[in-house]
Amino acid sequence: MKQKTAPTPSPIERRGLVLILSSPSGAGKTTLTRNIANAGGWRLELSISVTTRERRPSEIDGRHYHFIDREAFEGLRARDDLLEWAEVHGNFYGTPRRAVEKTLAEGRDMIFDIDYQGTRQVRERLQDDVVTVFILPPSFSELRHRLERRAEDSPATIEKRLANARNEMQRWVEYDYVIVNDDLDESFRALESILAAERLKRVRRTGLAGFVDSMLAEPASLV
Ligand SMILES: Nc1nc2c(ncn2[C@@H]2O[C@H](COP(=O)(O)OP(=O)(O)O)[C@@H](O)[C@H]2O)c(=O)[nH]1
Ligand SMILES: Nc1ncnc2c1ncn2[C@@H]1O[C@H](COP(=O)(O)OP(=O)(O)O)[C@@H](O)[C@H]1O
Repeated sequence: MKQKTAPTPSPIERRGLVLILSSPSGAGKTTLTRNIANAGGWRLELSISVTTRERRPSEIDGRHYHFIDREAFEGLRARDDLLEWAEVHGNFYGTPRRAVEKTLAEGRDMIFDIDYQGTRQVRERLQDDVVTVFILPPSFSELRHRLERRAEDSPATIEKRLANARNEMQRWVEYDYVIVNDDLDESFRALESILAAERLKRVRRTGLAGFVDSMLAEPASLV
């Protein structure tokens, strides 16, 4: 009878990870998050948050955020349907739990664009499966220029975001990596390097032990 050979364990097999990007408003985290999620080769699933903030002219409900009212938000919170949530600039934001659990269970990686308060909650829950990146602007005046050029918020909203930026900016010390987003292409390459290296980390490589064992089990005569 022909012997069935066990499939060789794959060295590629590993646990899924969550890549989190945070920054003060206008530093470029949304741009970087969307660019790497849309660059198909990286196979990163973008988490779509719920928020009570008003939709900006360029935003699409269900693509950029799920725009909901305060009552619906409270309902999600009460049912424990949010992996994390926070109040930022006077609005509420949260990450729907189920989509994250499903994606990670399927062994796929995710990317979150969330603030430092949410980052703390996710880190507490997912521990080693979280990689955090803080995006800084090259200067405070450039931050203002970017918010003005984006032209999506009222002058009062921009001032509020700039005032909050002073507090948010100081959270860089809580993150694994920091990118100063001056040249966008360079920042994108830095983000790619982080993801590539994190995917190779030994602690995530669930397939390696079996792979090495099967290699060592090869008959010496074949070596
Ligand atoms: N904790 C948490 N923060 C979020 C979530 N979604 C967005 N944020 C953060 O809320 C802040 C405001 O986001 P947004 O209104 O899109 O404005 P922007 O930062 O100017 O692009 C940013 O710091 C986002 O990272 C979320 O689901 N949870
Ligand atoms: N490196 C960069 N150089 C110049 N403009 C940038 C750069 N990165 C992002 N931007 C622009 O700055 C504005 C704010 O970026 P955005 O990604 O919306 O920031 P955030 O999500 O952090 O608020 C957008 O108009 C975006 O196109």
